[in-house]
Amino acid sequence: MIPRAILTAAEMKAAEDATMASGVSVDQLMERAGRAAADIAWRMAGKAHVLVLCGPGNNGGDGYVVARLLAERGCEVQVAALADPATDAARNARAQWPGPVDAIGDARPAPMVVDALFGTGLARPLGADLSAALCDLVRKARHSLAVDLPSGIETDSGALLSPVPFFDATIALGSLKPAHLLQPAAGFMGMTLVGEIGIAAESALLEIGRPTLVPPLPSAHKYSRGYVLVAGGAMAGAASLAADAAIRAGAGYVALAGPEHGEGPLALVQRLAVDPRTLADLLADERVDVAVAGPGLGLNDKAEARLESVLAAGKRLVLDADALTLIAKRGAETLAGLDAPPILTPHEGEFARLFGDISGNKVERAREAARRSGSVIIYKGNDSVVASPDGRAAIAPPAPSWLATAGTGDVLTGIAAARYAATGDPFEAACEAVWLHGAAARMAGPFLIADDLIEALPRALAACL
Ligand SMILES: NC(=O)C1=CN([C@@H]2O[C@H](COP(=O)(O)OP(=O)(O)OC[C@H]3O[C@@H](n4cnc5c(N)ncnc54)[C@H](O)[C@@H]3O)[C@@H](O)[C@H]2O)[C@@H](O)CC1
Ligand SMILES: Nc1ncnc2c1ncn2[C@@H]1O[C@H](COP(=O)(O)OP(=O)(O)O)[C@@H](O)[C@H]1O
Ligand SMILES: [K+]
Repeated sequence: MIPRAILTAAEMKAAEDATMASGVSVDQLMERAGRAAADIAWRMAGKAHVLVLCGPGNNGGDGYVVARLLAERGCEVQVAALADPATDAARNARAQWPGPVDAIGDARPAPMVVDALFGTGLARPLGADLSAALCDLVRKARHSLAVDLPSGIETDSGALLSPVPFFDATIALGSLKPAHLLQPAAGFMGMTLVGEIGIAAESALLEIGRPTLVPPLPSAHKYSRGYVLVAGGAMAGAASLAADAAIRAGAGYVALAGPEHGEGPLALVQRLAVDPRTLADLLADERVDVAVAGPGLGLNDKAEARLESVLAAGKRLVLDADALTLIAKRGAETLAGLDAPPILTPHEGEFARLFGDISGNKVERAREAARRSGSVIIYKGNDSVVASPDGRAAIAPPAPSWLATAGTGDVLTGIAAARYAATGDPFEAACEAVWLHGAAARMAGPFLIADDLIEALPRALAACL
C-alpha cells in the first residue's frame, strides 16, 4: 500500500506555491477544494438545509465555494461569516456566492453544518464566543463536516487551541496534515478523507498504511524467515509475550533465554540462561538475526549484565521497557555506535526518561530522539509516531484505546523483532509492527488482553498478503 504523505502548514503552503508557479491559479485551487468538500457534504446530507460558516482567510473562501455548489444542487444554504474576506481568492469566491451573507451571530442551527472558519492559517485560539457558537451549532446538527481541519486546531502539533466539537467528517485538502493523526486533534475529526486538488504532496512524513507482505519463498527454511532471541529476566510473563508475538508474527525460529522457563507455545524454544555468560553464548550464534531485551528484564545488577550481553552481541536489537529505563541512566546517545540502528519502543514515561529535555510536537520529539540515539523510535500511544535517524518519520492512524492494558507493549516488541528479522530495515519493520498491532487490536475487539492480540495476529498478517 502506498502510504499517504503528511504535510505541515509550511510544506502545504510551499506545495501550493509550486503548483501556482506551474500555472494553476489560487482561485482554481480554491474551486477544486470547495468542490471536493461540497461533494462530501452532498453525500453526507443530500438536499438538506446547510449552514456554512466562513472565516476571513482561504478556508473561508473554500466555504463560499461549497455554499454556491450546494445551492446549485438545490440545497437551501445559509452562509454566516465571521468577517469580510481578507484574501483576493476568498473575496472572489464570496463574490460568486449569489445569496446573502449573515453575521456569525445570526447563524441558525441546520441539519448540515460546514465549518470553513479556519484551516492551516489559524494562529491563535478562537474567541470564547465563537468557539462556543461553533460547538453549539455542530452539536445541534445531524451531520457536520470540517473543511481541511476543525477550527481551533493547530495544524502541526494537533493541539487544541480552543474548544472544538466532534465532527462527523473532515476533508483534508490536498494532503493530510499532522493534526489529522496526532492527538488530541485526531479524536475530533470523525472520518478523515483527503480531497484531491492537484497538488503534488511529497514529504518525509508519512501515514503508516497497511504493509504488503509476501508468503515464504519455496526455498524458505526456518532460519531464513528470521531467528529472534528474546532475553528474559525477572518477569517471565512479559518476555514470553514478546517471544510468542515474534513467532506468531512470522519469525521462523524464536528462542526465549531466561533464568527460568517461561510460558508460550510449544513451538517456542526455551533456553535456560541463568547467568549472562550463557546468554552471551546463545547470542553468539550467527543465525540469530534480532535480539530483544526489556520486557520482564528487571532493573537490578543481573538485568544490567544481561542487557550488557545483548548490547555487545553485534546483533540487530529491539529494546523496550526495563532495557529503556536502564539505558536512560547511561544516556540514549550511547546507543548511537551500535552496528545497526536498534528499534526502541518507549511509551510516554520511558520517552521522558530517555529524552526528557527534547521539546516540540510529537513528530519533532520523535525525530530528534532518533537522531540523538541513532535508533528507530516507536514513540507509542494512541497516535504512535515512528522516526528514523535519517529523518524519515510516520504517524499511525489512531489505534483502539482498548490497547491501554498491561502487556500490549511487549506484544508490539515481539512483532517489531519478527519484522526486523524478516526485512533487515528497522524503519519499515517498526511501521509494519505498529500497523499490525493496531489491526490485531481492532480484530481482538473490546476488552482485549495482550494474549488476545497474539491470537489475532495471524488474521492481521493475512490481511497484508
Ligand atoms: N494550501 C492549499 O493548497 C490550499 C488551501 N486552501 C485553503 O486555505 C486554507 C488556508 O488559508 P489561510 O492561509 O488563508 O488561512 P485560514 O483561512 O486558515 O485563516 C487565516 C486567516 O485567519 C486569521 N486568523 C488566524 N487565527 C485567527 C483567530 N484565532 N481569530 C481570528 N482570525 C484569525 C488570519 O489573520 C488570516 O486572515 C487551508 O486550510 C484550505 O482550507 C484552499 O483554498 C485551496 C488550496
Ligand atoms: N489509549 C490508547 N490508545 C491506543 N493505543 C494505546 C493506548 N494506550 C496504550 N496503547 C498502546 O498499547 C501499547 C502499550 O505499551 P506499554 O505502555 O509499553 O505497555 P506494557 O509495558 O504493559 O506492555 C503500546 O503499543 C501503545 O501504543
Ligand atoms: K475549518
